[in-house]
Amino acid sequence: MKSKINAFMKEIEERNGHEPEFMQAVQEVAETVIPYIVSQDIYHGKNILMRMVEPERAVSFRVSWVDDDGEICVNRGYRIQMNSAIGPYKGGLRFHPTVNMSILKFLAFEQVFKNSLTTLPMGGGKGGSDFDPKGKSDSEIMRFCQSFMTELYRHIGPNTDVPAGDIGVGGREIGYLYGMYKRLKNEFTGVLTGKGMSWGGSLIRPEATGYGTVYFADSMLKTRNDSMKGKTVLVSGSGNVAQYATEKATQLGAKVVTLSDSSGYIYDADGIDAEKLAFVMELKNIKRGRISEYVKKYPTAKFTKGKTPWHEKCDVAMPCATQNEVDGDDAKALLSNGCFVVSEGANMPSNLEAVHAFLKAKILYAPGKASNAGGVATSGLEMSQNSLRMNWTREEVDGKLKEIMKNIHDACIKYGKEEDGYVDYVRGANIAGFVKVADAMLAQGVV
Ligand SMILES: NC(=O)C1=CN([C@@H]2O[C@H](COP(=O)(O)OP(=O)(O)OC[C@H]3O[C@@H](n4cnc5c(N)ncnc54)[C@H](OP(=O)(O)O)[C@@H]3O)[C@@H](O)[C@H]2O)C=CC1
Ligand SMILES: O=C(O)CCC(=O)C(=O)O
Repeated sequence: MKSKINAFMKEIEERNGHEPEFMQAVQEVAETVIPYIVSQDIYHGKNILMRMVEPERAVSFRVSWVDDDGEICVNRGYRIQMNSAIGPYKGGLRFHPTVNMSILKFLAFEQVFKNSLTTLPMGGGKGGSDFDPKGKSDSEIMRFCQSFMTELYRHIGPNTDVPAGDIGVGGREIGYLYGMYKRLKNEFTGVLTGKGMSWGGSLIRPEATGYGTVYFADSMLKTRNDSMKGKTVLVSGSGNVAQYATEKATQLGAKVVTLSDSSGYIYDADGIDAEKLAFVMELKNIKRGRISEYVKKYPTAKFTKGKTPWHEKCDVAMPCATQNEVDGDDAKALLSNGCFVVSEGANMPSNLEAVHAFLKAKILYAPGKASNAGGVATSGLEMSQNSLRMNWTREEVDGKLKEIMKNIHDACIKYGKEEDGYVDYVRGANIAGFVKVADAMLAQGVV
């Protein structure tokens, strides 16, 4: 089996060897899906995984815009339309200086499996720009978004490709993008998700990724007759996903002791309760400040510069910042400090060494494509509400989100349970996500 996986990866490397994050995401899938393909006659001779690894379309475009000093700036925009076998392309836009083809292709590839797991009819895509929103004025953000959309609009549509937010793209950016799309197309449609409530958004979408990650952790704990109650939790990041993961974990009786950003992490031994989280939300979402400011407001907490939180003691870790933020040493530290649940809010936050360490230790480990799928699932619910021209209540959307997360958990168990009862959620998520897309591709012929 190893030789089959190596041969496949060698071929992938010839075309994509210069894209390390993409290679990593494919390797993780290949390790679990190739043995499954070998065991299932219907996939033989169809080169199905090779077809899934190649984007259906990838566009890259110039984004010129004028800053507040009148200087003309140039960024690069992208949209990767990875797979549309089960629905229109769907996935976020990331604005961050590190954005490149490798990062967006890994995100788009993971999105295909994730969207399939949600049970909703959504294909996979991802896009963004190397634009850095940090330190930019509102007007600069608006002008950038408008310029970005003057090219993106020709590649998207409510039945073609429906982008949303990701790192650096929240409600404000979706508003500016939507306004320009509407102007260019003269259409009020559900072409983006994460919209504001008065113009087609869905209740619970802002909360959904973080909430879903906690619901998934709770489902994993239930398999061991346990729950989030009383657990000490490390959360990384302090953006959208981290904030709502903290909120839900706290509501379920856990104590979240860390948050971070790219400059370091804060540790609060008393826990980040609702009042402290409200301070963080104001700091991050309105003042757009740094997490280090937390310790000025709450001096019993400590700030550690330039480090991630993974060497602190915990029961549960929820990486909610970015890719490869947990490496092999971090995994070792987590395990030796007693961590036995990892539920990923970010996409591919654990590198392959860390993933292998978690699986070897047989802890409850959920890969992001399963545990953070609540965000895109609720985007799918936003699309349904837009098509129906109605809004569901908070309780209705949250109820559907819980149900979807439970279904994803069940699917992981179906394909990931081992003989000794241990659930390999990586294998479960990859195979469950693969089957639906692969079967649709087989039915649709070689296209
Ligand atoms: N928003 C959503 O619905 C979904 C998001 N995700 C994933 O969740 C993760 C977080 O996204 P989201 O919360 O939306 O993004 P935000 O932009 O709201 O927040 C990102 C957070 O991560 C930190 N961060 C970003 N890059 C780095 C880095 N290189 N090193 C350390 N910290 C970093 C940011 O710190 P700083 O401000 O200093 O950069 C910030 O605290 C991403 O992996 C995203 O792909 C997954 C599913 C859905
Ligand atoms: O809601 C969406 O469409 C985007 C979510 C996303 O980008 C993700 O799941 O990583």
